[in-house]
Formats: sequence, structure tokens, C-alpha cells
Amino acid sequence: MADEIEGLKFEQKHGKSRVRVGRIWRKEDGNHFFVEWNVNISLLSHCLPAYVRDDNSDIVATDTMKNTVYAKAKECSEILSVEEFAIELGKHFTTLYPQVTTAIINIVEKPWERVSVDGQLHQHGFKLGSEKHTAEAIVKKSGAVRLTSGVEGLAVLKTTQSGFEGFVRDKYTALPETKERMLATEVSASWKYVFESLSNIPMKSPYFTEKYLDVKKVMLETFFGPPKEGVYSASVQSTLYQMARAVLSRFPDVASIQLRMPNLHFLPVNLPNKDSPTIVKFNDDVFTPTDEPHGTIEASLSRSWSRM
Ligand SMILES: O=c1[nH]c(=O)c2[nH]c(=O)[nH]c2[nH]1
Repeated sequence: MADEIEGLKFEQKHGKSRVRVGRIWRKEDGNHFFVEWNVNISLLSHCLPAYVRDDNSDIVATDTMKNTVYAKAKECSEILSVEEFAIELGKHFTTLYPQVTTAIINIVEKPWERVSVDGQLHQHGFKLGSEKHTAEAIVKKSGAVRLTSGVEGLAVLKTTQSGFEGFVRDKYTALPETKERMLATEVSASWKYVFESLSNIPMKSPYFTEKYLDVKKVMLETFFGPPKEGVYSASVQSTLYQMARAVLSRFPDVASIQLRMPNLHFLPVNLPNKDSPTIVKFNDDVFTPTDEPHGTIEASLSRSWSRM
């Protein structure tokens, strides 16, 4: 919200962060479904008097926002995706309160996965997985929406089919060129959907959950290549671009994608010994894994300039 006060531009928003909620859905066949969400709410609203005149009469209390998360989770009698829950909350805040013009809802889902016991899916047992599914819904009172999904902490590694050559060499360059190295990263990606209003968002579960799994699958297939021969990576930059390109070409309802891929280095181990035979001579086999310092490669790819 931008306002003018005494000739100055004033912008404000308020919300509740890190509202954690767990929800079980019990099916008649005995299967339980479970999600754990960490919800962040930010409201753009007309409440200037609270800042400048000690008048809180337009303030939606952040405590009320927190309670709303639990109330809405209770109301959702059918299992729904994290994207749908974000949209439900956004709709609620922008329709119930006249002063709220925009709701920004960010949710991170904790990766609880159903376990298998004796080769059989367990009805009510879950274990924690690794990467996290994220969603952001920006909902306006007009019904305009921007919906973004993402993945955080998708750690991947390949032991060959990666090199790095032809980069700038100057008096500070020590890195040798190579056609053979390990490639390890922890992918964070977020992709915006093309849907621009509440009325054209597909709200039939599990649409966005399936989309999340499919986008992740395409990114991983592009990173690794076919199971036997793999695919050569000339740099993290090149692999990142190919992953982004693959997502946009496979999913027409994705408008843009942003990727962050740290280059988590595996340093060759060489232990010379000047008096006797070398202790360890590197032969693409023994490494020191490091996560700091690490390279940071990030980029976004969009179907049109106007959407950026
Ligand atoms: O794939 C890479 N991209 C870089 O920009 C870079 N820089 C570096 O030192 N190693 C690498 N590897």
C-alpha cells in the first residue's frame, strides 16, 4: 500500500509469519493423509490511521490471521494442495475485509512421505523426506491472482559427465580446466503459472500437486540425462538453462521459472610426501566435499518480457 503523508511516500503491509499447522484427512478405507504447512501471511490494507494517529480501527489483528489458518484448515474437509490452501486464504482475507486490497500468502510444506512396511504402503505412517514444496498466492480484491509454486533443497549429484573449460584466465586464476568432475547442487526453483484470475485457476485437486511432481521430474531428467550414458554438462549455467527451458517447453501453463543452483564443490585430494612415495594421488576418486565457499548460479526464464 502506498500513501502520501506530509508530502512523503509511505508503504506498509502487515501479517503473521511462521504459522505452523498440521492437518489429517481420514478416508473410509482406513488411509490417513497428512500435511504440515508453515504459513506466512502479508496483507496490503488501508490502515494508515494506525501508523499516524494511533487509531487501530482498521487493523486486522495478526493474531486473527493466525487463527484463520487453523479455522480454514478445519473447514477444508477434503484433501487439498498447498497452492489451493494459499488461494483459499488469499480469497478469505480479500473478500471478508473491505480495507484489505491484496493478500500475499506463502506456504512451505514439510516433506512428510507415506512409509512402506513389508513392501506395503502404510495407512498412517509417515517419514520426513528431503526437498520442500512451496507455494505463493498473491490475491487481489479484484480477483486477480499470481500463483507461484516451487521446490527448495532438491539436492542432486552426478559423479561424471560434467566439465568446465574455456573460462576467463588471468593472474588470479588457479582452477584447471577439466572435462571430468563431479557436479553437485541443491536446486531451488520457483515457477509462476499463467493463470491471472481466480476464475481460471484449476481448483480440482490434485492438479497442482501433480504439476509439482511433473516439473520436478522434468528438471531431474534434464539434470541427469538417460540412465546409462547421462548427459554432458559444460557448466552449471548450461545445465540450469536446459532445466528451465525443458520446464517451459513441457508445461504450457508455466509462464516463467526461476532457478538457483549453488555449485557445491568436491575438491580433488592430493597428498604429496616429499620424503617418501605420495600418500594420495588424485585419480578422479577421492574428494573433499565442501559446501562453503560455493559457487552461486541463478537465472530466470520467462515466456514474455511483460510478465517479469
Ligand atoms: O559450472 C561452473 N560454473 C562456474 O561459473 C564456475 N566457476 C568455477 O570456479 N567453477 C565453475 N563451474
